[in-house]
Amino acid sequence: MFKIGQGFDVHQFAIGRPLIVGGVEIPHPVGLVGHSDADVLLHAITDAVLGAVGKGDIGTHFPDTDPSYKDADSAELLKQVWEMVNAAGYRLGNVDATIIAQKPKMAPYIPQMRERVAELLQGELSDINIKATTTEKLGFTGREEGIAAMAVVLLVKETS
Ligand SMILES: Nc1ccn([C@@H]2O[C@H](COP(=O)(O)O)[C@@H](O)[C@H]2O)c(=O)n1
Ligand SMILES: C[C@@]1(CO)OP(=O)(O)OP(=O)(O)OC[C@H]1O
Repeated sequence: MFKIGQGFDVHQFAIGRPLIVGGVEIPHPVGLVGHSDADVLLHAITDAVLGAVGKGDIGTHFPDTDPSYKDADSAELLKQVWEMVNAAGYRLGNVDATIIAQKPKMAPYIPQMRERVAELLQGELSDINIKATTTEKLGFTGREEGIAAMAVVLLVKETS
């Protein structure tokens, strides 16, 4: 049995924040703002996993009103979601994700992001695809006000 889910997330840039995308810290003059570490890519992937199994979204599971998630490591949040989904009998089919950012250049960091996502979702590296695109200087991403990310996740459950 196959289940598919999609996720989308946006975070705003601010001075004095680290830039963490796909579990990788990227040197940049500004970082993303959030209640958590604001890892926009891991949030989109988490939402896609939750969407596939019909379990709401990241905010349902980890509310931004809960002080225990202040500055949370988004990799830990995804790990918790994956443990729940894996315990229900699903394994990873594949992930395809896109980071939408004018700057910085994501390409040098994508191999590390893929490694991290593969580890978190107990999947094969070849089943994790992460892409990046600018918006040709258009819109909020083009003005470098923030970063968006989208993800599609396919899950597989063996049925007897
Ligand atoms: N933040 C980004 C955006 C893009 N890339 C890479 O550059 C290629 C060209 O991007 P366009 O938006 O001009 O089509 C894109 O295919 C990515 O490989 C990037 O690394 N980081
Ligand atoms: C991750 C959580 C929880 O710390 O906070 P944020 O970092 O603000 O991220 P968002 O994508 O707005 O949604 C989920 C939140 O509840």
